[in-house]
Formats: sequence, structure tokens, C-alpha cells
Amino acid sequence: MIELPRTLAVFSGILSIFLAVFFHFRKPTKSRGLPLPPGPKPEFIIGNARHLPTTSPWLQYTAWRETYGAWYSGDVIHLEALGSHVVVLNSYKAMHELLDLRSIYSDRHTLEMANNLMGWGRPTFGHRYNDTWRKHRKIMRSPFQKDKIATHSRSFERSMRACLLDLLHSPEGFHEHLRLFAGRAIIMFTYGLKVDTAKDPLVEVPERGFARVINMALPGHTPLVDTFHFLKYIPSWFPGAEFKRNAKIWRKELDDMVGDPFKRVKADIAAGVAIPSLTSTCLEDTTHSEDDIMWSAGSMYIAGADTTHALLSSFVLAMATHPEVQKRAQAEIDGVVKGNALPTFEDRGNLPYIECLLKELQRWLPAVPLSIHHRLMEDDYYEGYFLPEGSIVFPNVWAITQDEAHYKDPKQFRPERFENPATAELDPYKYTFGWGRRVCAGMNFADAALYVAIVSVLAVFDIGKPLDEHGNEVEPEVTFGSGVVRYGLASEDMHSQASLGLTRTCI
Ligand code: HEM
Repeated sequence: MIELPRTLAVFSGILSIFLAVFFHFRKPTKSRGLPLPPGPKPEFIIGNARHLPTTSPWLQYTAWRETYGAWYSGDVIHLEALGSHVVVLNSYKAMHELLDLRSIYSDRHTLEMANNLMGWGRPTFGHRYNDTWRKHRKIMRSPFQKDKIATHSRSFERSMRACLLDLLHSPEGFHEHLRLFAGRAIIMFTYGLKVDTAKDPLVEVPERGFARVINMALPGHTPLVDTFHFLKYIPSWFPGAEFKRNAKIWRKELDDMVGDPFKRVKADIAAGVAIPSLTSTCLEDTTHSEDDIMWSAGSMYIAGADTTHALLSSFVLAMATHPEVQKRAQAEIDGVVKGNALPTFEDRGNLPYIECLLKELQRWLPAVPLSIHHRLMEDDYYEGYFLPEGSIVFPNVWAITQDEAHYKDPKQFRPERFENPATAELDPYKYTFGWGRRVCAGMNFADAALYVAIVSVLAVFDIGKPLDEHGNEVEPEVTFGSGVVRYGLASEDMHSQASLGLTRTCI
């Protein structure tokens, strides 16, 4: 009997040598004589395959900015592995000039396993730049406008009140409570469905599915079929083709995850009990197809829950380690609500320091430090370099946050850097939510939810450092995970031990 894994390995090895030699000797044809941007020297046959960082890649890419910046501009870096060009953008200028101003950067790269076999090319964020994607963005345009989000503010406040009670009853579980707040707010907005616990399938299923797929997008983590596309033609029953059998199961899981809440909204509409939501409103508007509504809605939780939660966890860390910032923010809130009630959405205009705090949270530990890749649709030329069509372009947001040309003492958490309009440093809202036509659809939603969460928690709790077994404060450790979304609160100890002391009783 044929031992497929072994046969595959041999065949793949031969093919990779062939491909590598081909790409090694192939000269870019439309380069206009311009070189590719600088980067680590490719190795014979394998190119830069061994250079692609697999853990916290944004840190290595930022370091390369300095390495190559000594001779060239380190703003744009190039790597090549088995025929894929990877371009890393390392400055605000390069990201703005290419991704905001040139529409040819609006596509997404297709991953064979995740996008095609598992079906993750159908939610908006994984979609190619085509008519279906345009329809998705049209569906999202009106509900996510700032004024529409404002009309939803009472729902955020209700979700937050439930979260405050959870925090009061079990402060040691604050990580999960804040995550549930983000999920609950998104599900109510998208489907008008209520979620009571983190065990609700509306929360649990997408988290499981997303966790599985997310790391496949990172350099160095891609499955074999993404290098050797012909493997997708191997029948599922074939020995060794386990990836195809798994892909089928995971595809069904995604179909259910997106389809089930959609069906529930339709049933609620039919029964006359639907709570108005993005889905119910779009279903009433007959210009959209059901499939487009379903996949647009199905993108929200996946795109918004982890990211919003990541920022909330950074908030807890920032407050625990910067008591002076916490006190100033609380004093501002006290001055507005006079200790009688929770701050509301309408109070925001009177809380300028909170506004700076929100910006500094986005900058200090951005939720997506290596932003979602864009795919270059045509050959391009920038600052004397050739950028080939098909390049996978990574905006390295971390490099901007650490750029001393934009931020004085970038490692410091200092909301004051945004305080004076005349001297304010670069606004992180210009880059942490992405770029150009692919800019985050839920930016206004996330901003509003974060505002409500932060002012409510500050109005009710003091956040302190974790305590050891003797009750002494422990300095929390900030470490980075390797996923796409990064949590500022990476230390497990911090999760269980952070001390949240109740200071006011106005819930
Ligand atoms: C702090 C919270 C958030 C951050 C930092 C964030 C950041 C991002 C980033 C960096 C992208 C990729 C943009 C690009 O490709 O240039 C993105 C895309 C997206 N985000 Fe967010 N996001 C957040 C919250 C949300 C929320 C709450 C929602 C919805 C409720 C949402 C919906 C989306 C969607 C649908 C896309 C795909 C856009 C497309 O590909 O056309 N996001 N987000």
C-alpha cells in the first residue's frame, strides 16, 4: 500500500527544490530596473523561509527596521519564501501612502486550507476584494456610522451593568467577564439575541473556530497544502489526507456558527418577537441577499470580540501599573457624575482625559500589532523599490507605536501625550484599525464599547496589582503571545490575582 505521508514528503521535497530554484533564478520582469526592498539575505533554494519569524513577528520586523535603516530606508522590507513575496511596512508614512492612498492594496491573500477548504474566505475580513466583499461593506456602512452607534448606547450600558455585577461577585474572573461584555454587546447589536453566560454556543463556538484558524495566517504556521496547492485535489478518503477530512468538519462548524444565529433571527421575526438588530434591519431591506447578510453578520463576533477584549485587558494592566493615571481618570469621572450614578454615553464630551486614555490604550499595546495582511493586486513602485504583484503586505503597527519620530518615550504609558491639541502626538486611531478600503468596519462600535466599559469600571472599582500569597503586590509581567490578536494581560498570574477593590456602590 502507498504510504502517502512519506510519498508526499518526498514529492513535496522535490517540488520545493524545483520551485525554489525557479524562483531563485527568475528575475522580476516588470521591475523597471528597480531593486526589491531590502531584507535578510535569501538562502539558496529556500529563500527567506528560515528567516520568517513565527513568534511575535512584529518585534523582529521592527528590529529589522533599524538593521536595514542604517543603509536603506527600513520602512519597507522584503522577504521571499517558496514563491511568495512578503512585504513588511514599518512606518506610518509607508502604510498611509500605500494602503490608504493606493486601492491596488485592497485585496486579501487566499490561504488554501483556511480560506478555500475550511471556507474562511467567506466572512468579510477574509474575502477577496470583489463584488461580494463590496456588498458586505455596503450592508455594514449605515449601522456602523457614529450616529447610529450612539443610538445603541443604552444597550452597551446595559451589557456593562451586567458585567459590573459579574466583576463584583467574582473579581478574580475579570478577564472572562470583560470578554463576555464584548461578546454580549456584539451579539445584541448584530442579532438582537441575549447571551447570559460565556458557555452560550453563540460565544463558545466562534471562539473555538477562530482559535483554530487564526494562526494559519501567520508566516511559518501555514499548512503544507498552502505551499503545494495540488494537494487539495487528493480525495478525502486517501490515506494521509487527514487535513481534507478535518477541513470538511471545520467547514461545517463554520457554516453552523454563521447559519444558526441567522436562522434564529428569522424565526424571531416570523414570530414577531425579534429585537431590532443589524440582521433584522437588513432582512427588511430587500436590496441585500440573505447570503450576504448572513456572512456580514457572521463576521462581527469573530472580528470584534477578541480585539475589543484585548484592549480591555490592556486597560486593566495599564491601570494596575499606573495608579496616578487611574486616579486622574477617576477624578475626572467623579467631577462629571458627582458620585451619584454611572457615567453615560452623553458624558463623553466632558471627559477629555478619558479621551486621551482611550488613545493611549490603542497605542501602548495595540490589539493587532502586526495588522491583517493586504494583497497587492498589481506591480507597484515605491521610494525606488519594486513591489511585485501578489505580494502579501503586512502593516507592522507595532513599529509605528515605537517610532520616536512620532512618540516621545514610546514605552511609557502616558495619556498626556494627546492632551494638548497643539502638541498632540500621532493619533493611533489613524492606524490601529487598519487601512484604506479594508479599514475596520466596526471602529465606531469598538470605540463606543471601550468608552462605556472603561468609564464604568473606573467609576466603580479601583484596579490594583496582583498580590502574592502574603498579600504583597507583584509587578505584573507583560509578555506577548504569537497570535494575531495580542493581549496586554499575558501573565496567567495576573488573571487570577489582580486585585479589584470596590470603591463606590452605585451599580
Ligand atoms: C479595539 C477593537 C478593534 C480593533 C483594534 C480592530 C482592528 C481591525 C483591523 C486592524 C482590521 C483589518 C483592517 C485592514 O485590513 O486594514 C479590522 C477589520 C475588521 N473589523 Fe475590526 N477591530 C476592532 C473591533 C471590531 C468590532 C467591534 C467589529 C464589529 C462589531 C469589527 C469588525 C471588523 C470587520 C468586519 C473587519 C473586516 C474589514 C474588511 O476586511 O473589509 N472590528 N479590524
